[in-house]
Amino acid sequence: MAVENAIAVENLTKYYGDVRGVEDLTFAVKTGEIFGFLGPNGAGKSTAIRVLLGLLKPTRGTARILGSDVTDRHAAIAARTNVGYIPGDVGLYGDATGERLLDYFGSLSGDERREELLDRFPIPRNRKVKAYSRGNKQKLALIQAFMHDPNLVVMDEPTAGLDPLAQNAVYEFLEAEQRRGVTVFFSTHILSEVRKLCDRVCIIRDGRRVALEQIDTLVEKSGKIIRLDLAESPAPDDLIFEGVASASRDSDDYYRLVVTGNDFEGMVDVLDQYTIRDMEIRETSLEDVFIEFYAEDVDREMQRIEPPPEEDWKTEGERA
Ligand SMILES: Nc1ncnc2c1ncn2[C@@H]1O[C@H](COP(=O)(O)OP(=O)(O)OP(=O)(O)O)[C@@H](O)[C@H]1O
Repeated sequence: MAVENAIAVENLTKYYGDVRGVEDLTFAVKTGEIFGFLGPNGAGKSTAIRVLLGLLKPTRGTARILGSDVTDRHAAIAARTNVGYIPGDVGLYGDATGERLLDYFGSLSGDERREELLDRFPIPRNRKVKAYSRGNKQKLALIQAFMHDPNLVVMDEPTAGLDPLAQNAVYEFLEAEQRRGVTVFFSTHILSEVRKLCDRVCIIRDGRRVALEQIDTLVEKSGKIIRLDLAESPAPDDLIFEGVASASRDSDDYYRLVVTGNDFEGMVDVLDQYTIRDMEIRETSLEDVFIEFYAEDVDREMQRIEPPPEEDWKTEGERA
């Protein structure tokens, strides 16, 4: 019988020595979902994925795939026969041909769907993998991950390096797999594929979960963006009314309000004090939502590279 959650991660923490990979991460992927795993570079996505595959040992917390604890070697090995995996760095096994590699993986877990997948994602199967283009390596990885007909597939940036046509072929394929009941979990930086494919997403930053939502809810919650060109130059905060989540000024001097409520009377009252030269109202896009989640990280990153105050550069003697 299928488990309710194909993946269940609870308070998962993984440190590499002093370096935090993920911390206190909790989420579950329901059986049959297409689930996106997102976050800025270095957020901890690959770390979590590698723990799920039993390739890294958690420092604390638990992770289960298809009901099996990933730290229970025997159970996890048994579960792995029903799991497909595409690692983030598909670049191994350079000297073998694609065909040979598929023979090898087939001998480990089965390959009943191999020919069907080779038809769908054609690759130069008799050429050495080290001579493959990035896209062909990625297609080989896809074939390898799906050819034993797994129930769950875990993928670290599965469409990286694929051209738009091949990307679309992958999207259609994943949707068809979902209709067959396969659970799909993948990390990505490509928001259009998140919008197209995912039922839900987990967003992490600095190793911690910052959002776990249905895609539709995420967009609905985020409201509208109002861009304004005013003849006057009020401080952005002067434009805040009930329901404004943030007010800022764009590089082109337009004011940018993110509005989550529906208090348009309040908006009219505030804007009545100014001369509006131009105004644009639009629904927030998924891109806007993600930038909000990622942005704090960018701000902090910028602070980190700003030089410290001059005083800090001086030696003890110079300060005295
Ligand atoms: N083998 C390792 N040894 C030490 N630190 C590591 C190792 N692998 C990852 N890290 C650190 O763990 C943190 C999370 O990295 P991870 O690769 O999991 O992030 P990511 O979200 O997959 O990033 P990206 O989107 O850039 O692939 C980073 O600070 C990274 O430097």
